[in-house]
Amino acid sequence: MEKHIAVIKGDGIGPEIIDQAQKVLTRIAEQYGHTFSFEEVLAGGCAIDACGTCLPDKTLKTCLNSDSVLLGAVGGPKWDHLPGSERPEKALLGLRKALGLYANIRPAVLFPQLADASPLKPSITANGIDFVVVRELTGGVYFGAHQTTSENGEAVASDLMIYSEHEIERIAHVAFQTARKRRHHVTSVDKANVLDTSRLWRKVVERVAEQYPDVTLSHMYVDNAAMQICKNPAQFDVILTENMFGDILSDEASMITGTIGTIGSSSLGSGTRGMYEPIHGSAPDIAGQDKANPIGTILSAAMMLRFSFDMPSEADAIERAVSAVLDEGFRTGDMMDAHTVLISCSEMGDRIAAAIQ
Ligand SMILES: NC(=O)C1=CN([C@@H]2O[C@H](COP(=O)(O)OP(=O)(O)OC[C@H]3O[C@@H](n4cnc5c(N)ncnc54)[C@H](O)[C@@H]3O)[C@@H](O)[C@H]2O)C=CC1
Ligand SMILES: CC(C)CC(=O)C(=O)O
Ligand SMILES: [Mg+2]
Repeated sequence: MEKHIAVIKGDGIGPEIIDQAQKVLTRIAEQYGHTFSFEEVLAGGCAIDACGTCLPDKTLKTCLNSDSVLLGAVGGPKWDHLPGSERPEKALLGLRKALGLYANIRPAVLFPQLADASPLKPSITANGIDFVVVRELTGGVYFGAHQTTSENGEAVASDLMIYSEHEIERIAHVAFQTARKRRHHVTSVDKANVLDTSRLWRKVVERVAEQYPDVTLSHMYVDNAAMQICKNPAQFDVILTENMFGDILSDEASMITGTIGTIGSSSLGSGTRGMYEPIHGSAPDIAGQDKANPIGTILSAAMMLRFSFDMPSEADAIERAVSAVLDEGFRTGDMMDAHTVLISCSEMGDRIAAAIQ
């Protein structure tokens, strides 16, 4: 099969981790007789530096013409002084909106090999961690009007959180359909004791639930959810939530599996094209040191094969290779414990690529 992949390396550790995912995809292409063509385009801070804008037209066009997009991460201290509308992160929001990617799927799975890296007690991790956050991605407060004004000589800022029924409905369907392929339970997370958007969210989710009588639904306030994820993660199968809550809870969910560095994500819309990226950011504190964990990006590439290219065997092969390298005891710094062997980002990529069969 021939596939055209738009590649956005971005900023910070972005180029380092994307290089490893490309190694792995190239190895898959060789082993399974596919042709993957990679077209690298700029977005984020590096695009601001090169073209004066975080999301150049060429980048958007290339992504729209691709079979899927592989993205590292954008942003960093160099661009933090810019106004909100010009920051590197705007590129990410712009891409998600322009590509219609309203569903962000972020799994939280504890690799048994990483149980010692989890900050949770063994009595909690013994019950396993295997849930998925289905996060609404193109609505909510990240996309409402942002403004800073002045009242009586004092600066006042506001960010508008808006949700319409159809936006809630379509992401709820994704969550229920995801649950059907798993353990048949959805926990919808909101703040319906305070927010109108959340009260609408609950009403629409309950309506959609009627079409999935085989899936159980419960509701949880987001503050309680943040606590329950640490206390008893095994209770969750599918967490359905809005954009910002999902952003925050998925970082928390990643950490209880040992590190944010191993979690990939898919962002999907109505077609097969998706955008695939690790859930973490550009990690400026370790950028350029060949230290970053590339596994989240490599597993995002596996998701691309599974969800966008209908290549489940190839996706399985990547996941098995990751597991095999962890079995051998190799770790990047973020997931080290006393009995494991420290390797670099690029060595991790080499080893995973070589382990693909
Ligand atoms: N999808 C994206 O492009 C995202 C971009 N960002 C941007 O990234 C920049 C840094 O944001 P932070 O809040 O520091 O979050 P971050 O996720 O980049 O880093 C948080 C911590 O996790 C560590 N970390 C992250 N990924 C890692 C990996 N693969 N291997 C090992 N350690 C890893 C970092 O070293 C840091 O200590 C900001 O400009 C932010 O806006 C943040 C989140 C998502
Ligand atoms: C950088 C933000 C726009 C989003 C974010 O943190 C994320 O999607 O994980
Ligand atoms: Mg985030």
